[in-house]
Amino acid sequence: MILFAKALREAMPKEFSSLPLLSLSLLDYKDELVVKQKAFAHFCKENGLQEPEEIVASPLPRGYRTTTKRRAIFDDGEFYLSFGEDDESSEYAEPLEPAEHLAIYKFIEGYLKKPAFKTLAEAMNWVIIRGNYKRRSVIFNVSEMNAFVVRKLKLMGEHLNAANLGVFSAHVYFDPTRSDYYLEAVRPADALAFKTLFGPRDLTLDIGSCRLKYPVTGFSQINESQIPNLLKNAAELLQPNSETEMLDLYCGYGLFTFGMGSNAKSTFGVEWEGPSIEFAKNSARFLKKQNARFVAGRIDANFVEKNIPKARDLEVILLDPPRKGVEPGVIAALAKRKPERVLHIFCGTDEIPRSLNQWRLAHYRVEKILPLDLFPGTPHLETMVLLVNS
Ligand SMILES: C[S@@+](CC[C@H](N)C(=O)[O-])C[C@H]1O[C@@H](n2cnc3c(N)ncnc32)[C@H](O)[C@@H]1O
Repeated sequence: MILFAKALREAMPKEFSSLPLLSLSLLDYKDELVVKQKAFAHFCKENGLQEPEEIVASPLPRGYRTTTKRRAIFDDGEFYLSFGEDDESSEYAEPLEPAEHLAIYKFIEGYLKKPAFKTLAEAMNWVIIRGNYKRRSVIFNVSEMNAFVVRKLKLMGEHLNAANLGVFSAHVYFDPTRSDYYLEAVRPADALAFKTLFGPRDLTLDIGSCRLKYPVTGFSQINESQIPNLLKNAAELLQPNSETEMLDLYCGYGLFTFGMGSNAKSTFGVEWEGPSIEFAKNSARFLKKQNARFVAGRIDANFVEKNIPKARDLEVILLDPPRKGVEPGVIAALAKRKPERVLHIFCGTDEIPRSLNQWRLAHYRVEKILPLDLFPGTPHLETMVLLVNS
């Protein structure tokens, strides 16, 4: 088995061989796509997979990220916002971020450098920006939430709200563990965990004529410019129609259900993040999609067998798990339902061979491997694999 990083390294121009893989962002996007195509074809061949389709390019190759973050560092009396513990890759990562984010970080850093904000600067863990290309939300992740910190945060919020930076809400997330997982740390008591400084608690994404809302702390795709391609290709491959029921597994706030599942006879979405599922249910009500059901749950083999209702008609399954892949036994349990078609979406390329082997053992064969460049300038690809009963 060859890892995707190794295949990429071999496909990179010689002069890049000693640089980190994030240096892909220094290439012309045309050249980056050539490197990625070559590397992915090599990866598929070496791992016994069929030849992939051409990579679907990203409409925005740089400056596309809708979620970015900075680590707050207070070092030797000096405060600054950095890309992470090692700031080395910042020159490669910065071109991937919208200029508006950089302006917001500069503004916040300017405040936190002031002596009057020192206590807040010391409590600051991460500053996170999320949203869409027009409206952004700032999340301050702090390790302390005492009266002084809250007062300064409120003041900072007022200034941010008044500044013309396209920030429409700001929130505080309390993470006393100062974890590296900037939103995903073990949460303390709920009442303390999250506080809004101003603006709404939800974010929005417009797809076609509908507006989807999702929680400010929930998962969302980071490259908004590629979402139309993601939905169009998923629809073309999976072909949900009036005779099929569609399962949308790892559904988040329902991006695929609402974005490409409306032709299905019915849809059933599962996701473990409670707030995201609540937003999905609200969208179904608001958009009057009576045939869209959503359930909160942790997807494992047992859940698939016991908690997903048996299909009464033909079934198609969309599977969009996190980078580490699905839990053991999930693929076998899904195959037992005998779906017509399965669209397994991978954001971790190295996970593809192992999962496809499991589908093969369950008598599903690969019909198409379609890579999409969801993460330009990084050593990652999103890959859609269409599987059919063999
Ligand atoms: C790659 S995201 C896809 C979300 C959604 N399809 C979208 O495009 O917005 C993976 C999602 O799986 C959820 N998740 C991770 N592990 C899970 C599990 N074992 N059971 C249910 N949901 C899970 C995460 O919270 C996240 O929302």
